[in-house]
Amino acid sequence: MLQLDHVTRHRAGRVAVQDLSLELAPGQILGLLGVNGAGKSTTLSMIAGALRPDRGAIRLNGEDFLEQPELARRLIGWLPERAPVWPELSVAEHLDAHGRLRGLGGTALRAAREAVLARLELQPLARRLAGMLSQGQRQRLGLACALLHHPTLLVLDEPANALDPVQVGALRKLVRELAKAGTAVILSTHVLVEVTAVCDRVAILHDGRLHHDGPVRADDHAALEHRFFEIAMQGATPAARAA
Ligand SMILES: Nc1ncnc2c1ncn2[C@@H]1O[C@H](COP(=O)(O)OP(=O)(O)OP(=O)(O)O)[C@@H](O)[C@H]1O
Repeated sequence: MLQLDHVTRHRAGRVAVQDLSLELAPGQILGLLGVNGAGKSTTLSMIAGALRPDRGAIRLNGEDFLEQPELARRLIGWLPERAPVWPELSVAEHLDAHGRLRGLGGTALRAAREAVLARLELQPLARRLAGMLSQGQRQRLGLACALLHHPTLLVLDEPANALDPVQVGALRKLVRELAKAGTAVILSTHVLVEVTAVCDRVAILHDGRLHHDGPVRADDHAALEHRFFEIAMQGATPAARAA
């Protein structure tokens, strides 16, 4: 359903993502793993339609959505690395604003809002101003905004950021349930355990290039850790390798 075809993007005069090709099927959970600056957020921003590739194509259900931004808004739910919030709007007002941007209104919007508030245990905070939320509560609001319109593709940039261990467990369960219902999920992280806990496939990025793309099994942690460090240490100084 999602296809990246030889995608390249420069940022501040340097290559951030280079010649990246990937495919994602409905119901798949792909972990995008990489060290700081590997190109994960740039990749996810392009998939979410917020950044244009310099070269290459991104297709969703066969359509090049760069020419059809409304398709991305309807089909994709995106939790950016730093989900923007309007401090003076309440949690419920945020959800209403996001819903309207995606064409929801009236009873359909109210039903979607109440469902997502319940699913993310945000009901007690519905009237609280976003400026008064903790970091973890903000992250859950960002997730709620991404889920509100039942996207076919969920793009999560470091979704476990700022969440407590209970909420991390709830997030993993939620992602698995969504995938079981057919939603494709792509999530970025630099934490290996996030990948082995929830993903069924992992792509490792380093210096903007794809170095590994393969399945994840529950007993894979040690092998995957070895592969990750092998890739992450490419180009590192001998002192850094020995550390
Ligand atoms: N807003 C920006 N302006 C200029 N360069 C940027 C910007 N954001 C990222 N970059 C550069 O693009 C490259 C890839 O960064 P990106 O944020 O995609 O990596 P990442 O893997 O998500 O890193 P992290 O784990 O630290 O979030 C880096 O060299 C980074 O310095």
